[in-house]
Amino acid sequence: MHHPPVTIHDKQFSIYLPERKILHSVEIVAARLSHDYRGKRPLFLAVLNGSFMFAADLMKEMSTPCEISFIRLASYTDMQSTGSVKEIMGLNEDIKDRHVVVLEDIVDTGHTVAALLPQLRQQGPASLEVATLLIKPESLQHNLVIKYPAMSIANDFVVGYGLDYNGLGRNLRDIYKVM
Ligand SMILES: O=P(O)(O)OC[C@H]1O[C@H](OP(=O)(O)OP(=O)(O)O)[C@H](O)[C@@H]1O
Ligand code: HPA
Repeated sequence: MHHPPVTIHDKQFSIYLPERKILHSVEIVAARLSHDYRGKRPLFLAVLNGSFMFAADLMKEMSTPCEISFIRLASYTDMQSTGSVKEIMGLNEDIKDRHVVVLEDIVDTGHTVAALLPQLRQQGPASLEVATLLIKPESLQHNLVIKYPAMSIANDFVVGYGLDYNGLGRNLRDIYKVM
């Protein structure tokens, strides 16, 4: 399959991870999750927007009963503190005593997951882990344990398969990196 470069806004992107390779890595992580959560009825919490495609393909590969719900993080600047605060929106499920697996498209600096996990942990889940399609180990700024990474990548900006560049590129079946 030929994958010519794509232009999004002002930038050019070249093929990085073809769909076949993405789906293979999703199958492997789904097999691990199916094994580890057998009989535990895990609750996947997919972080919108970027994770929708990964979440859909992962769910199709799960071979043990599981549930999914979607959450968003709202960022706002706290007047009292210096940094921005990320608050969970849309969590309607009671996660107390549930086996929760957060689904992310990418863990880059780790700010998002680092903000999310303590808020979820406060609600008393039986267990709490993270599955992500992509992780950039060189970019990570937090001491996080990401138990289920599908693929590790270098510190390049990527788009496609749910990931966007200023709103565009999420529809691409393959993942591209900036040239
Ligand atoms: O590890 P980090 O440096 O925090 O980056 C990762 C986060 O950034 C992106 O979300 P974004 O806030 O762009 O929202 P989106 O999913 O709607 O694109 C991505 O989907 C992750 O949630
Ligand atoms: O490399 C990336 N691409 C798209 N969105 C992102 N959010 C964090 N890192 C990235």
